Amino acid sequence: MSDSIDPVAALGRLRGTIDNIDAALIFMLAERFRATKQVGVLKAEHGMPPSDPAREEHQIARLRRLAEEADLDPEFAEKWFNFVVAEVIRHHEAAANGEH
Ligand SMILES: O=C(O)C(=O)C[C@]1(C(=O)O)C=C[C@@H](O)C=C1
Repeated sequence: MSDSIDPVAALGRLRGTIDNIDAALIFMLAERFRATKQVGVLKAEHGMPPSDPAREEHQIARLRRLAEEADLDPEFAEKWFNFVVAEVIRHHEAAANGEH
């Protein structure tokens, strides 16, 4: 019966799950940036442009498909991707300017 649920305990359990997911996201983002920083150095060393719009278009289409499958708003998935890639491109530009 729902009356027998301790709402404070239920909230605590859900927050534990949220904290674990947030921690995993931070570790995954750190790994992604570790990889993209290497991409930035490679691009800078070989005179390649920081951004690759065709690659981004492909990534966005893929992420939108995955988001739909996962019942996540594809608009949100695209916004998240663009937010992360803007930071990646900032890092790439810094690497190209010898700031790494
Ligand atoms: O794949 C690349 O060329 C990258 O620089 C990585 C990345 C990304 O973060 O996924 C970032 C910028 C590019 O415009 C495309 C993709």
